[in-house]
Amino acid sequence: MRENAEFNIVLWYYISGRINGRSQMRMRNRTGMEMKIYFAPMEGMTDGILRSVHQKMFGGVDVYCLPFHKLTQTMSLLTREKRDIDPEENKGLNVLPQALTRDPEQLQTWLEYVKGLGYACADLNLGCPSATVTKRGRGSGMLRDPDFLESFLDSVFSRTLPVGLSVKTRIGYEQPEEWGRILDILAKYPFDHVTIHVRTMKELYTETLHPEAFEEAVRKGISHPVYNGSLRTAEDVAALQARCPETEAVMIGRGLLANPALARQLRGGEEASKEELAAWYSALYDGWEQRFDPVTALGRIKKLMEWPSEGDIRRKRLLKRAKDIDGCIRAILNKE
Ligand SMILES: Cc1cc2nc3c(=O)[nH]c(=O)nc-3n(C[C@H](O)[C@H](O)[C@H](O)COP(=O)(O)O)c2cc1C
Repeated sequence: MRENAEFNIVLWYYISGRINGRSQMRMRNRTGMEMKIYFAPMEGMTDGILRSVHQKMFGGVDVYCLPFHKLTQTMSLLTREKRDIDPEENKGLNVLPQALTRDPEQLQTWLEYVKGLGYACADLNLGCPSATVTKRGRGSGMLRDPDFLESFLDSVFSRTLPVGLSVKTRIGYEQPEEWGRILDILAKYPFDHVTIHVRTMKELYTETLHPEAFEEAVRKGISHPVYNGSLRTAEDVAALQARCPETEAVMIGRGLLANPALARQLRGGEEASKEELAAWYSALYDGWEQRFDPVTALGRIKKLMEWPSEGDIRRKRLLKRAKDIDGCIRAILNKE
C-alpha cells in the first residue's frame, strides 16, 4: 500500500515534469540524498572518447567505469588498457578502473599501479559471463565456487590495500538461490561499494531480472549497494525507487548508450533533441575515425546504434545498409 503511494508520487513528479518536455524528477532516495549515477563499463564501447564526449555533451553521470584490465602473471597490460586508464585520457572525468583476476597478488600489484596513476578507488569484476573468462574461474566464474571466493577475499583484505576496493557482481552462477551465500561473503569485507547486476551468469544479458536480490542486499546492510540491470528509461528508475526507496546509486549501461541524455533527464534536465543526437554520433565517429580508421569507426557507431534501433526492423535494415556516418544518422533519426 505504502509502496504504491510512493510509486504514485514519484511517477506524478515525473509525468508532471514531462508536460513541458522536461523531466523534473530529481533522483533522491528516501533520505533525500541525490542518487549517484555510474556509467557501466562496456568493453569496445565506453572508451575514453565516448566518456569525454558524453560528459561534454550530456553530463549527469557521477562516475564513468572503465572496462576491465585482464590481469596476467607478467602483469603486462595491453596498449588499449594502458591508454584507457591513462589520466590524460580521462581529464576532467571521475573514473573507476576495473580488474579481472582471481589472484590476490596480481590484484595487489595492480592496485599499487592504480594508486601510482593517482586514483583513489578501483573495482573487482565478479560479473563477466564470457566463456573464455569463466572457464578460468574469473569474473562470474568466481561465483561458482563460494569457498574459493571467500578465501580469495580473505587474502585480498588481509593486506593493506593501496586504494579503496569496490566489487561488481552478478547474483549467482547458475541460479538466483546462490545469492544468499554470495551476499553473506561480500558483506564480510569493507568494500567501497558493491554493484549488483541482478542476473546470474547463465542469464547473460537477457530480460530476466531479480530486483529482489538488490533489496535483500539493502536489507542486509551491504556497504553502499549500486543497482545494475536494464534501467533503460526514467520510468524504470522511478519504478526502482518506488520498489526500493533506499537505493543510493544506480549503474546504467545500455540505457545510456540508447539515450545518452538519460542521466541528465534523471537530474531534471532536457531530453535529447534530434540535433543533439546527430551531433553526439558525429563527434563519436570523428573521435573513433581519428583514433582508429573509418571502417572501425563506422563499425563502432553501428554497434552503438543497435540499441536505439532495437525492435525496429526498418531502422535496422537502413542502418545495416548505411555506408557512412550521415547514412547511419539518417537511418537512426529518420532525418532526410
Ligand atoms: C559489450 C559489453 C561489454 C561489457 N564489458 C564489461 C566490463 O568490461 N566490465 C563489467 O563489469 N561489465 C561489463 N559489461 C556489463 C555492463 O557493465 C552491465 O553490467 C550490463 O550491460 C547490464 O547493465 P545494463 O542493463 O544497464 O546495460 C559489459 C556488457 C556488454 C554488453
